[in-house]
Amino acid sequence: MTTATLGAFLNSYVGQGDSLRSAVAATIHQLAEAAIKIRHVINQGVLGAAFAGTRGANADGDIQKDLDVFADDIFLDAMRHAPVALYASEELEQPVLLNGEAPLAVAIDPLDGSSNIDTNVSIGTIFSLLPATGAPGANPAAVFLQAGTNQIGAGFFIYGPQLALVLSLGSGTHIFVLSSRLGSFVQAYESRIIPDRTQEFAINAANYRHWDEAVRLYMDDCLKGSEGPRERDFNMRWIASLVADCYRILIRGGIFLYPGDNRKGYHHGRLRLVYEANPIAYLVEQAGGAATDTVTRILDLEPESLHQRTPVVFGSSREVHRIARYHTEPSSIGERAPLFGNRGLFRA
Ligand SMILES: O=P(O)(O)OC[C@H]1O[C@](O)(COP(=O)(O)O)[C@@H](O)[C@@H]1O
Ligand SMILES: [Mg+2]
Ligand SMILES: [Mg+2]
Repeated sequence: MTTATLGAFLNSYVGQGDSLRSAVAATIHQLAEAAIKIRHVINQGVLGAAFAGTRGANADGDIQKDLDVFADDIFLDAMRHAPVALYASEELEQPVLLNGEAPLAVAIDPLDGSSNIDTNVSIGTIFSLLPATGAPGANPAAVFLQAGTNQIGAGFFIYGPQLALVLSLGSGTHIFVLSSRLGSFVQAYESRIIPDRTQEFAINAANYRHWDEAVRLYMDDCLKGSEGPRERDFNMRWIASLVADCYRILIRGGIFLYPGDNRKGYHHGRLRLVYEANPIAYLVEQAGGAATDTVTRILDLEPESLHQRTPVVFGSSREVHRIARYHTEPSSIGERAPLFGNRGLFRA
């Protein structure tokens, strides 16, 4: 473990006065200050004023909790003090125009995993940094319709037993933890490497009957364990908090799936491309993992609207690619050893 602070890390990233990098570093500093404020409110739990009341519905129809809106206000305010042209949030229908001359556009899920707020489970904030290209004033939402490969950086804060920042600025994925002694973030891991193989999956299995055949076949094969075609036992984890599931995968590998399914409104899954899937995919790829919409690389998707959803599969690369094969080579799914009936087939 190293003892470099986030400040030192960002200084070395900026190097000799590159102005875009300076803007990125200043923005990360502001995001980190805002996350510390939110951490204090979360620590108060039900004793705090901003906690867990419900309001109306957000742009995507979800019930908003007071803490969602509080977090959004805090991050928006922080971005007013950063070199940011546009702020787009899960909680706002349209992006907010800030400093039109600034080089960055920030897309954010201010409070991820909010169904867990009352249950004292880890929640987080996910952010994506994009170049503020085009004419931000004319059609602000259009600025965010860039493929995830354009991201300059991405990260998330996780409000868990520790307040941690998972960050990539295009050269590895680094984890910082807030030191209560120093009052600042300290680097806990220089760069994470997600192992390419895994025997641990995360999926909301209650949706089994709504999934398409390929996802069901994949899960069936995992669940058969050492007696099935995979010839090994699997373990399951599902925290229902994307940041927490991703953090675990960055620490010890694994696979996460939120596929599309047949429920009304879930044909493209639940997660939002611009401010959830893209930043998570960026972090995962920078850690040596892979991320797809079950078939296509997430970072290559061209967003069509700010709040659009996408199916998401990410984690250990061999497993991510295996799931793609269940979708793209269905004919081979039928050709299985008699021992396993008429399904499943891909050995490790
Ligand atoms: O409740 P479900 O359908 O299992 O979905 C859980 C997923 O939804 C999310 O909570 C969506 O994020 P929000 O809380 O920001 O809407 C993810 O964190 C999590 O992975
Ligand atoms: Mg979310
Ligand atoms: Mg959210």
